[in-house]
Order: sequence, then structure tokens, then C-alpha cells
Amino acid sequence: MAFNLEKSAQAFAEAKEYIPGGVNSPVRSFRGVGGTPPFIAAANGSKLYDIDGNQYIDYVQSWGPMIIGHAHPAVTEALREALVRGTSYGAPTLLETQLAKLVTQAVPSMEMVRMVNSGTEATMSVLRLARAYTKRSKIIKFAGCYHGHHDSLLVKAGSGATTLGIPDSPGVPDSIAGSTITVNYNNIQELEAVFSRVGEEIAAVIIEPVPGNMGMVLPREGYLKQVRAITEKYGSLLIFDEVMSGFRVAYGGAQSVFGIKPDLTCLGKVIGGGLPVGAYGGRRDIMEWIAPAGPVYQAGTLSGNPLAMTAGITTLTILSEMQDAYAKLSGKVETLADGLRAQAEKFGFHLQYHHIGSMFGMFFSEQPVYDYDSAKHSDVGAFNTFFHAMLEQGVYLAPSQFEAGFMSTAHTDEDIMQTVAASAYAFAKVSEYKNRK
Ligand SMILES: NCC(=O)CCC(=O)O
Repeated sequence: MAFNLEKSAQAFAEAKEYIPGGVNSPVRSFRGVGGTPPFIAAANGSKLYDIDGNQYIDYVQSWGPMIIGHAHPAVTEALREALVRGTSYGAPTLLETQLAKLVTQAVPSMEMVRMVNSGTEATMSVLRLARAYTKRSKIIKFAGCYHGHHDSLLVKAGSGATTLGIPDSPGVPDSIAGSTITVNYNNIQELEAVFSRVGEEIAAVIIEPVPGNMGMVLPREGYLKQVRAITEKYGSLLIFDEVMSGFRVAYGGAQSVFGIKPDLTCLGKVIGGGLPVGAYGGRRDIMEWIAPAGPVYQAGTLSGNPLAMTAGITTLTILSEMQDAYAKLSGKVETLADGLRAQAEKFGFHLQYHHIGSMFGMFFSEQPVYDYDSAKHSDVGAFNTFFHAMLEQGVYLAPSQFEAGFMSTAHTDEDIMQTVAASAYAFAKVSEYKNRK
């Protein structure tokens, strides 16, 4: 049967009547790449199934959480058991301490942790805490890093904001955006220059240690250590946004790979096992500023939700008990990158491949990509052509050049072989596209 998205197109048209743009998060709309997003009916292991009967090898993984694959039997079973005990109590449970313990054991810089419902909530709350603790107001972020969609950090933001060309959203008051200073990732001189000017006013530097929202970019050798040293020198807090990289690039996150101890860390995605969870945590002396231990207010009706805690606990337990989970994941990512590179080279393309742990990225650029500007120089038209050709072949990649790819433990060698085989067709399409240009 030829690939078609007829039912999805109808569903999308109807959704647009009731939901802005037809989606509940912009990246899902395929606006950047054009065309219809498949409406998903089910998912299992490494696969997504849409309402038109198409099957896809899924490298989006719900934008990161599904590291042990969709509908993992142990997670499904644990949720089934939890479900009959009620879905929310708004009162403390043993599960919250259990997940907090798993997180703090895996990420030792997080001496205490507060559960919230999304990565956005985590980064929003952590800034309030950092400002209260330091009694300073300014924040430094990096161009192309995305930390969710609240006002302070929706400034030169990556991910969907970049895809749609609105990295500085209307509706963010100048008075708030004005407290956020943006510098380029991987450029230590620029960060030093800002600190030498206004270092005493900087409450915190927030950084995706491995950015995954301008596409996937790697830190230069020693860069994160230098960022740590500058923040320490000026008494500013260093916040690692590991919503994406946490339990993704390694069980202990990017901070374990690069040997950095941030003051505070934000998590999300994997720790919720596919249910809505975010978390922030870090030094005990800072975390004890949070209400009711301290004066900084932050709350949530569904925070620490029993189902979400159950999915998270089960996912982290499975990951921690798997033999060499991350070595195997990164082996699969390397096999995929080697395969894609070999296919691309047949058509004379020298693309940029980045990967670490189970995260990967490929830029349609002949030049190295190390920050937002170099990412934006990649050929978006070539990516869009590649993306659609892969989708037709049953490979579901993130619908934007400015996103990362994710591997799960459920992906098989055959999935990877099929993906590489599909890329031969997709690179041929890119070649045609380039010849037409
Ligand atoms: N890089 C994008 C995300 O991680 C969040 C997904 C979303 O915005 O829906």
C-alpha cells in the first residue's frame, strides 16, 4: 500500500477547529517541514502506529522520555496496579520519596529534589529559587538553548520557537526579558566578558550541558568546566538543564559524563517514564529555601502524582538493572551514525553528526556546528526533503533540523538497518533537491 496520510489530514483539519494549530505543542504540527502530522493511534517498543495504518520506527520517543521503549510491559503492569489505588491524592506518598531517592543516588549533585509536572515548571521554579538564594536578579542563558516556555527563558530560545522563527515570543514583557542575558554556547570569552561587566548581578547561569534544542550540539573540550569556574568565581549559581540529557546521555546525566557538579539541576522526560513529570534539585542548603522548608513558594495540585511516580520509578529501576544499558544505546547510535554517514557520502554529502549516549543529531551542513548561529546555517530545505522521504519509508524523525534524535533500548539491529536503508532513498531525494536549487 502506498504511503498516505488521508485520515490524519482529516483529523488535523478537524483538530484545527478546536485546538490552536490543531496541536497541543507547536513542534507536533510539522509547520517547519510542511505537510500533515501523522495522528498516532498506538505505540509499542520502538514503533509508532498512526490512524492510517502506517508504522514508523520512532526516533522522537515522545521528545525523549521513552528510553526503554513505548508501552514497556513492566511500566504498563506497574501502572495498571497503581491505577486501581486511585489517580491523585494531593497528599504525600511513599512513591515520591522512592523516586527522589533514585534520582539523588543517580545524580549526586542533587542532594534534594522537588517534583513538578514538566520541564518548564522545573526551570521556572529553579530561577525563582536561584534569585531568592543569591538576592540577585539577572540570569544568563545561551542562544538556541531551550528551557521551556516561561517568560524569563523564552529569549533566543531553540526548539519549536526556532523552527517557527519566533525565538523571542510576543507576550514576554521587556521587563522580564531584560533580566535575561544571552550569550553564545561554546564561547567562553563571551561569557567571561559578561561576567566581568555585571558578574555581581548574575543570580545564575542556566545551560543545557548537551544542547538538544538547536539540533544536538556537543560542548567543546573543557568548556563546561570553564563555565563552572566562572560561576564559582562570581558567586552565581550554575544550573544544568538536564531535562533532555538526564538519564539520556548516561544514567547520571551529562554532569556525570563531563565531571561537573552544578549547584542545581532540572530534570524531566525520562524520570516520568512517559507521564508528566519534571523535577529540580541540587545543593541541600539551596533546596531548603523552598516552601515549606523555606520562604520560596512553589506548589502543584498534581506534583508527585502517584501514576507519574510509578512510571518513573519503574523506568529508572529497569535502566539501572540493565547490563551496560548506556554502552549498548550508544553503540546503536554509533551504528546508525556510521550507516547514515556512509549513505550520505555516496551522494557526496559531508554532513555533521553528533552523538552522545542515546542522543544524536545530524546537520545538513558542510561546516562544523557548535552553537546557534552555526546550527542555523544548516540547509533546512535539505533536511525537510530528507525528513519527508524518511517518513514515507516508515522512519519517524523529529520534524525539525533544530531537534535531537533519541534511541531506546527497544530499537533492534533490524530497525537500524532499515533506517539506514531508508536513508539511501532519502539522500537521493536530497540530491535531487540540491540539483534543483
Ligand atoms: N525539543 C522540544 C522538546 O523537548 C519539547 C517538546 C515540545 O515542545 O512539545
